[in-house]
Amino acid sequence: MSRPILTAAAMRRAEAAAPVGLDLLMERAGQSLAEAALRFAGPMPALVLCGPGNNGGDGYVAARHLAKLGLDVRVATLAEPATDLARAAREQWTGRVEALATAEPAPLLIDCLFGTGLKRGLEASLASRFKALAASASLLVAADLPSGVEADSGALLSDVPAADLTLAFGALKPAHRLMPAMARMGRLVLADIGIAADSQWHEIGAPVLPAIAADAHKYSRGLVHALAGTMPGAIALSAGAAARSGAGYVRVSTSKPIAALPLAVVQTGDAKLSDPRIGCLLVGPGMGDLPQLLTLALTSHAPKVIDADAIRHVGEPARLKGQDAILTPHAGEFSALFGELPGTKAEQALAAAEASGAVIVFKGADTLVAAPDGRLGFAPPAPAWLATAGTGDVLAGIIAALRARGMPAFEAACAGVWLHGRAAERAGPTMTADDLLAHL
Ligand SMILES: NC(=O)C1=CN([C@@H]2O[C@H](COP(=O)(O)OP(=O)(O)OC[C@H]3O[C@@H](n4cnc5c(N)ncnc54)[C@H](OP(=O)(O)O)[C@@H]3O)[C@@H](O)[C@H]2O)[C@@H](O)CC1
Ligand SMILES: Nc1ncnc2c1ncn2[C@@H]1O[C@H](COP(=O)(O)OP(=O)(O)O)[C@@H](O)[C@H]1O
Ligand SMILES: [K+]
Repeated sequence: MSRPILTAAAMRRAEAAAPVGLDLLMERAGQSLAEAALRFAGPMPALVLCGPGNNGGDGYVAARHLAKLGLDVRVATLAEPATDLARAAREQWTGRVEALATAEPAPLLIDCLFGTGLKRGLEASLASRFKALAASASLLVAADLPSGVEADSGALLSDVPAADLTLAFGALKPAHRLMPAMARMGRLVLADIGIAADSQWHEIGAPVLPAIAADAHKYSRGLVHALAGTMPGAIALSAGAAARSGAGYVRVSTSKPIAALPLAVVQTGDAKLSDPRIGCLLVGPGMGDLPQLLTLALTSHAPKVIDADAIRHVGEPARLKGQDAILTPHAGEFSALFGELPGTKAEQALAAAEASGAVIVFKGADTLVAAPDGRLGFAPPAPAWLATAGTGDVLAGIIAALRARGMPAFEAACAGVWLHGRAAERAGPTMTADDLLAHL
């Protein structure tokens, strides 16, 4: 299941096109917030912080429902409602409204200060008051987004206390899956408020992999051909990962024998790139300063994964036009090839895909997969212990195998990223890149 991801503007369009009124959407958002907070925190005294916009409106609705559910709930605000919807919600809250500057803390703090409408950081006094109330609470629940997070970029516009639970309304926003905001969400839950969220952007879900045909043979399952360079360890990780990710045959061209390669991986002194059985070429892991390997790879018509040092040697993104390529840059390799692109990480990934005609796997703690046709996949959170040398080589090998098995480039890249993250979860915090292979 891939969940759609909508920018703030796309969310407003989806809300406007909903078959029910905005007041009903707010009612559903507020009610689901109350129910989720109660289920998450249990019946503890709550303080709901309401901002001036519709995020604040959700807060007044949630407070009404929490009171109805029997909770001891108070409301504090920094300003009177500024929208008709929020005003109507405020009018239906029959309890007192305290000033946020002087409100006493409560064990359950519900943050309805700002959501997708935040344009600038919270004023310093508000940010520090919010932080103090959060520090005094046992649990912090955020409505739609933690306040201070910019919905489209994932930037923190001011200091944002980390929530324990974030309830996203209607659809995920880019910030739910982009750093640094992603790390402030706590547990992320999506509330269905009845809008049809349709988008070319989505969260990468569990993949459906091609089944192994009953009459399969090693070539029909997919041949990955990797080009070894100066660092044999990296190509051993990639080739091992490809062999464990369902390729029927993994072959490495190398000028000298590589002792670290699994026995199942065939070593050859000869490149043989015209072999029509090659399902995917892999170039880059352990390549070192051998740009001729990339030049050689680009003469082949086979689909290819271009990783690591090979990315730096591409030179011009347009050189890849017409190639059936997947690129897997981390941030340094990305800017080396594409320069400093404007916009959010999502916009940068899409611009890079368009400039190169390749599928771009823009790696990091918030990995994105962008296709030249505008599709964009956001990886679900993966363990930070993936930040260890060699895990990128493993990812390149997984993707090459899936591509060789016949998955289209974008789907293979998304599936590879998802499997890589789950393998790391299974491998646990002490893992090395080598250990990851056993968990694929
Ligand atoms: N639309 C719908 O149907 C539904 C929407 N829903 C909910 O609405 C949320 C979006 O609501 P929204 O668009 O009203 O924006 P919101 O995040 O409340 O903030 C905007 C307000 O804050 C102000 N402001 C901004 N930054 C500020 C700052 N630093 N410091 C101080 N003020 C600041 C800004 O003022 P201005 O910038 O105009 O001066 C404006 O008054 C969304 O996240 C979801 O929770 C759900 O109920 C489902 C139905
Ligand atoms: N903090 C993190 N959280 C989750 N995943 C991470 C984190 N840091 C790195 N990763 C993942 O680990 C891999 C590292 O790849 P890369 O930077 O190419 O390393 P190497 O070149 O050493 O193999 C990428 O898949 C990246 O998305
Ligand atoms: K909020």
